[in-house]
Amino acid sequence: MKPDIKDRADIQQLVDTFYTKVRADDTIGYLFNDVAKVNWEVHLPRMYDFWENILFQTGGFKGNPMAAHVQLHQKSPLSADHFQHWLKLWLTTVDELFEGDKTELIKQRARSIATMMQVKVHPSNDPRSIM
Ligand code: HEM
Repeated sequence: MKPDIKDRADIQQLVDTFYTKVRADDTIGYLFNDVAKVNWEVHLPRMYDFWENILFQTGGFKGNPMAAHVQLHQKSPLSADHFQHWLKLWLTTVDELFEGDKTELIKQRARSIATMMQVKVHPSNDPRSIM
């Protein structure tokens, strides 16, 4: 039996594992590496804050994810396939490492945020639920 996500250290492990895959990914890697040219020393701690706040209400995250992805989409279009692929990578990474109530919650939140983000980026194409 795998552990549930219990603290920031677990979130760090999850986020680091996820973005290691993202950076090497044929479908979405270029959006991070070549389009946004992400500074990982800044982005990874921001993502720890984001997910820690979602699971444990720590209040650490200051950002505007919807605006960030609309901006990215203006530089290079984000398709439904990109979102689906992001989500598939996230869900499989979570399942590889953890199981339990917080684990289910982090997957559910990712599904709903990815769906909302896709609607925000493509307002005419409301997918309701992408996975
Ligand atoms: C097609 C799918 C996606 C792509 C290609 C993508 C890519 C990116 C990129 C390039 C950034 C900017 C990094 C930087 O500041 O240098 C970013 C930021 C971020 N992403 Fe995504 N992302 C995707 C989906 C998602 C989803 C589904 C979530 C949440 C469930 C998410 C959460 C975030 C957050 C919280 C930030 C930080 C925003 C801020 O600092 O205000 N992303 N993303």
